[in-house]
Amino acid sequence: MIHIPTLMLALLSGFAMLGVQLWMARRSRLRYLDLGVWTSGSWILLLGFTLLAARIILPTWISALAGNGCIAVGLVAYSEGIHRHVLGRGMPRWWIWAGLTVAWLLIAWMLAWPFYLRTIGISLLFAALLLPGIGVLLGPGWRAEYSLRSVALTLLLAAGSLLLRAVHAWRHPEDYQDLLQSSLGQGLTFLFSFICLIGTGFGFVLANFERIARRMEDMASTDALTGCLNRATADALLRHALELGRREQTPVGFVLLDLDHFKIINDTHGHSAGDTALQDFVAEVRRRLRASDVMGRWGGEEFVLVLPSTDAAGAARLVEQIREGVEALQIRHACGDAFGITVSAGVVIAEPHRHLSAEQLFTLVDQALYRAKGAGRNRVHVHGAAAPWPEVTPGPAAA
Ligand SMILES: Nc1nc2c(ncn2[C@@H]2O[C@H](COP(=O)(O)OP(=O)(O)OP(=O)(O)O)[C@@H](O)[C@H]2O)c(=O)[nH]1
Repeated sequence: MIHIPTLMLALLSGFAMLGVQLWMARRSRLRYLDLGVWTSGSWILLLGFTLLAARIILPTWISALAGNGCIAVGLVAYSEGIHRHVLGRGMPRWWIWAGLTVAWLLIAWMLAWPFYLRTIGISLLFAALLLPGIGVLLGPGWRAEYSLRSVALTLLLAAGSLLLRAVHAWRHPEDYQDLLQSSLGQGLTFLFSFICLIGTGFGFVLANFERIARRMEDMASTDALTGCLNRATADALLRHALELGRREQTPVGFVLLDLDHFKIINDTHGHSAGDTALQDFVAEVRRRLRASDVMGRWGGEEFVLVLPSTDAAGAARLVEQIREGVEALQIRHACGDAFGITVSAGVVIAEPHRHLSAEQLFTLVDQALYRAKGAGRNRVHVHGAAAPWPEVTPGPAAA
């Protein structure tokens, strides 16, 4: 036999602990975490359970109406928190208000029912209120943070045990004469469904921390303006590609791209137009690369490409296409007219038998770029080629 008042006390402490942890997490440096709605939901659930337990001193109808009403709000808040976290936007407002109004009306209507029927109705209602959150977690949420999968599973368990409670109440009405009646079936289904809800809270906090960890990883390896890998990461990947090329006896292409007269672009159109030009340039280059190619920002308006399994002809063809694509770009900026840009490129191929180190490649690619710039810019120079390849007629000067 389970003593229900003791059980309620345990649940109240569980929700209180969850609420305090969420509140502390939000007060620390993690203020920007997406935990606000979830935290409010936990406090409202705590209030709901307290009101249900308060039937010892309150008239039963007030305790049932206010307690179940609060629990309904708390469950909707959980679904809202999941929507905001996974989809970046909440549920439609009218959806929330319509759902809550229907829920409150049903709760009020059910007050007149015998307790076992009310248990069935309210359990089904609470399970239904969990569905929007479960739907999102099993859909787009499944591909987001791993910890969200545990939230999906515990929410499913919560909904499942609420359904079990409804079935049990239907089959054993004698166990459901009052909420505080001590009976094994009622105690277990109540305990399990609401312990699952507490579990989802901890899973949701973990999912938020997982998101922060991913963001920090991204910030440590990428350039914030263009989304390219930063220099340190591109450098490490170049060294890795060289090792792999040596092992598999395949050539690795290394390219240094430098936007022409970028200072003039900044001076003429403004720094923020220059930023837009860098972003458009990166998008243009990226759409021509293979999934195995690497693009990194070397610094300022200089970018590198690491092209595994690429010989001189292949690299030259790709970089020439990039040069043409960049020349055709029209950079549109909010505060001014569209303008064009051009790029010069140095290319060097690390043939496996030449055993070139990364440092030697840097020197050679720098020299190749220097020759492309010296020959008039807006052109590609492949190291080792007799003449800049292919000879191109420079387009109009950028700026
Ligand atoms: N808008 C913007 N400008 C940048 C950024 N990083 C570097 N720059 C600018 O890029 C310019 C690079 O100028 P230079 O090194 O003289 O080269 P350049 O004008 O492109 O001349 P060449 O390379 O010889 O064709 C400088 O004015 C930098 O301020 C950035 O993130 N945003």
